[in-house]
Amino acid sequence: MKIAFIGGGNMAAALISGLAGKLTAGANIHVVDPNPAALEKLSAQFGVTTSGALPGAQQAPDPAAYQTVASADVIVLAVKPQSMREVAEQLRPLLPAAGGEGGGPLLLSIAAGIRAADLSRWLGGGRAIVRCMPNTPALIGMGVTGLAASAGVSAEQKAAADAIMKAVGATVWLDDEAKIDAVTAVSGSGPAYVFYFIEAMQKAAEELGLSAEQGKALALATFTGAAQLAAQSDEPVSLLRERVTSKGGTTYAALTSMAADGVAEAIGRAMAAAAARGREMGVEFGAAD
Ligand SMILES: NC(=O)C1=CN([C@@H]2O[C@H](COP(=O)(O)OP(=O)(O)OC[C@H]3O[C@@H](n4cnc5c(N)ncnc54)[C@H](OP(=O)(O)O)[C@@H]3O)[C@@H](O)[C@H]2O)C=CC1
Ligand SMILES: O=C(O)[C@@H]1CCC=N1
Repeated sequence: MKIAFIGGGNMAAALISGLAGKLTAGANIHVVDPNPAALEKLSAQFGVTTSGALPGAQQAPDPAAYQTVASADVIVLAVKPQSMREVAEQLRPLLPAAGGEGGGPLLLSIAAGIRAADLSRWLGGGRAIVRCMPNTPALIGMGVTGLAASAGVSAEQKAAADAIMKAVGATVWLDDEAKIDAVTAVSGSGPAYVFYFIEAMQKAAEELGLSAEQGKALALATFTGAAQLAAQSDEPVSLLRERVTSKGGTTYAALTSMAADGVAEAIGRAMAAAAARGREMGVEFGAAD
């Protein structure tokens, strides 16, 4: 499988780390990105081929990019949402004719917000597009990706999208593209919430007299252990929480304090804000002319 990545930033690097040498040889992966240092790193680490710009970009196009991108089975669009239109319009003349279901390359967009219909229009129409929302634990093969296929994606192409994302973790298919905004709020942005919570626990551990190292070791092992316990248990998470909470004890004191501060409601509001921002970006960066 020949895969071209347009954009070689954080999320692309996380995906490539799971794919190269596993699902396909590094040499079958091509990365287009304007940053030479990022390309050198990806090439040295994973043996991918690289180029600096698509034809039509402000930089001089690399002829190698034309060939490689034009012949890719799968093109992963991994640029920021605000760059997607420009990139799609640069890509458009490189792509073979769309030609009905399963025709032309499969386009995997990992951008938050950008709607498949907008992307398809920028790419000339009739494209096989799967919207994906991965997350950065893909870097260690522990990602989770929500996927939604638009009309025109063949069963084979769906299987290819699933295989690519399964190379870096679990996959969850959605029947409706609009649900990608919810996935973004839960698992796409989710690692940042977990890191935020860990950082807060580390800080509090130090305030309680532990060293930074001790706080980090305790907080990380607690997160890993609790998440694994919940994943391996058949019981609801609420029951696992209750088992930690001895009557009148320390956990009860902590959870009562969190409830008084409205932590659960604050998490709900934060995730609603993430989903709303996804919808807003779809309009902001995808509005029709
Ligand atoms: N980070 C995450 O956890 C997740 C991100 N995503 C999505 O992934 C996408 C990328 O995010 P992320 O990796 O964090 O962002 P990055 O900024 O790290 O990566 C984007 C890369 O694309 C490059 N780029 C810009 N213009 C072009 C172009 N014309 N051709 C080729 N490459 C170009 C950028 O270069 P330069 O910096 O010079 O502009 C940059 O290196 C976004 O759409 C985001 O919504 C999805 C799930 C999770
Ligand atoms: O913050 C963002 O917009 C991207 C999408 C999900 C994670 N990072």
